[in-house]
Amino acid sequence: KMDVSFSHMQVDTEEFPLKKWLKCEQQALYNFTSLHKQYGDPKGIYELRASIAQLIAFNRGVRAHPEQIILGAGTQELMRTLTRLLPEETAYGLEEPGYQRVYQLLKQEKRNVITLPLDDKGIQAEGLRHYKPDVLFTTPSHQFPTGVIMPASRRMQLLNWASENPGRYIIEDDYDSEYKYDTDSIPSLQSLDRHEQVIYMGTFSKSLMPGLRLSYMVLPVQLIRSYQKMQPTFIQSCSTIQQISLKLFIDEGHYLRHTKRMKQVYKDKREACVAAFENVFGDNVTISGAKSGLHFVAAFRTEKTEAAIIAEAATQNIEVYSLSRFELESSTSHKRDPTLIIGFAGLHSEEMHPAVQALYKVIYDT
Ligand SMILES: Cc1ncc(COP(=O)(O)O)c(CN[C@H](CF)CCC(=O)O)c1O
Repeated sequence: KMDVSFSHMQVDTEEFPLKKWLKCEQQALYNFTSLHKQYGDPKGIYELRASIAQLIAFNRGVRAHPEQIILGAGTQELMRTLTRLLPEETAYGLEEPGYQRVYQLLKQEKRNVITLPLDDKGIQAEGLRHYKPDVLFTTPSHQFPTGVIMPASRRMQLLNWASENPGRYIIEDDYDSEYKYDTDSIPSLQSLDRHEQVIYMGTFSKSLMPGLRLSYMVLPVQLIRSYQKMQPTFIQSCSTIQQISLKLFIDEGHYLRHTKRMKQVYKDKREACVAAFENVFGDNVTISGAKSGLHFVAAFRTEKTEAAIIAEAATQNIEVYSLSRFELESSTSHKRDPTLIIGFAGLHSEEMHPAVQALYKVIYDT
């Protein structure tokens, strides 16, 4: 039986420059023991924050002083910190379908959560006026999970909405922004923001490896002030060794060389995967959200339900997730074709066809 994974969570680690990372890690371990023997700044090591500030200014036009950057071992960790900087009664608006791990985290923190409908440009602006969230969590670069890229016009509408009330914020989760195909990259919301109301969230999980647990956020000045008042109650969740390793890896140019190479690797994988689906499924599949990121969405013309497909796939050792996994409060599986999230980063090009064929057999019982 094939052990096949279409998981959107994985990256291609075979291309990761392990020797270069190890060299950085050895330097981090031996040459910075003074930093390892203490807890240090809860925001994370200043030198790394300075390197990240330069990197996101260059890559995404994000304007940030190192003192506005906070490291965290994952996006949930950063969201937990953020909920402590905002009033308890804050109403958080999330995309529907959307990032269920943030939804679950906000629920666990007993926060008000409102789910907002999407259209083909991302979050609907009129939804903001109707549902009235205070803080909007959005993934404009590659909407998670549908893959919609938010056009500049919609970005401006969101910024206008925020600017109507100083208590409003937009959390721009830019998790998948490194990889764009056949479309030029649209400037980050944070780079267009003129009122310090965008909280920019980034991660090295997709550009490097999720196992490193290295993520960060850029806070507007007034939230950094709130953070500083509460500073003694925070502690950094990323290891100092990993932080220094990352700093050296960025400063020595390995990061940019790696992401440049991975853009080509993932572009080829995406093309091979889309071609395999079109070849095997023909008109029975509709693909969307493939213009950026490490996954796309595939809707299938079949009588089978999503649940049945996922269950059957599991018996064939095929790991794949369905759209309903990301439907936070309203299920639409009864009024749409069964839809799967297809991650291609972990598949070898020569594996694509057989893997897609195995999925075909699951869906059409041949
Ligand atoms: C929308 C979105 N924002 C950020 C991350 C990065 O999170 P972190 O590694 O903790 O920095 C992901 C990563 N996505 C998860 C792992 F791939 C998906 C989980 C699932 O589907 O349960 C994501 O989807």
